[in-house]
Amino acid sequence: MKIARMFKFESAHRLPYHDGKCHRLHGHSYRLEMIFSGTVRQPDEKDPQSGFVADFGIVNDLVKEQLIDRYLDHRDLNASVPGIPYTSAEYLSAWIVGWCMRELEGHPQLGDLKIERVRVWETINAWAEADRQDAEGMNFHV
Ligand SMILES: Nc1nc2c(c(=O)[nH]1)N=C([C@H](O)[C@H](O)COP(=O)(O)OP(=O)(O)OP(=O)(O)O)CN2
Ligand SMILES: [Zn+2]
Repeated sequence: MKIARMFKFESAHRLPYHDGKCHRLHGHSYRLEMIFSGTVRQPDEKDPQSGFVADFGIVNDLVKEQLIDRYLDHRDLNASVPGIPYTSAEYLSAWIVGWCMRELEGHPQLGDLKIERVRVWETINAWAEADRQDAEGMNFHV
């Protein structure tokens, strides 16, 4: 079963090799979509996550605190994201998949939750999406 949660963050970045305006420092109101898979928990009076793959609220708190506040929101992404070689939406989405694989999966409150895909919207018109294979292929040095 799949579940998804959306987030937002405001950040600055630059793309130093771009041949247009994006080589200059500028900002975006990013939107982040995270799609997870996992097993739905059986209803059980002792389990407050009954009927869920994972509680959206728990996912929200962990991602906000440990990913967005720590690395992404109100940051200069070129300096704040460890091990990323370039801050395009493509690299950011793959880096976030890798972060989920390392830091979120296996968390005691999240059961067998697995990241499937991450979509990073850089503007309201443009996004990039990465899956596990993309993240593994990019081999970030974190
Ligand atoms: N494939 C990608 N192309 C571009 C990326 C990217 O991450 N992946 N990023 C940029 C820049 O960061 C830029 O800020 C966004 O580009 P663009 O859509 O061209 O800019 P605007 O939203 O300002 O569009 P206008 O129509 O000019 O207002 C570039 N390309
Ligand atoms: Zn940009």
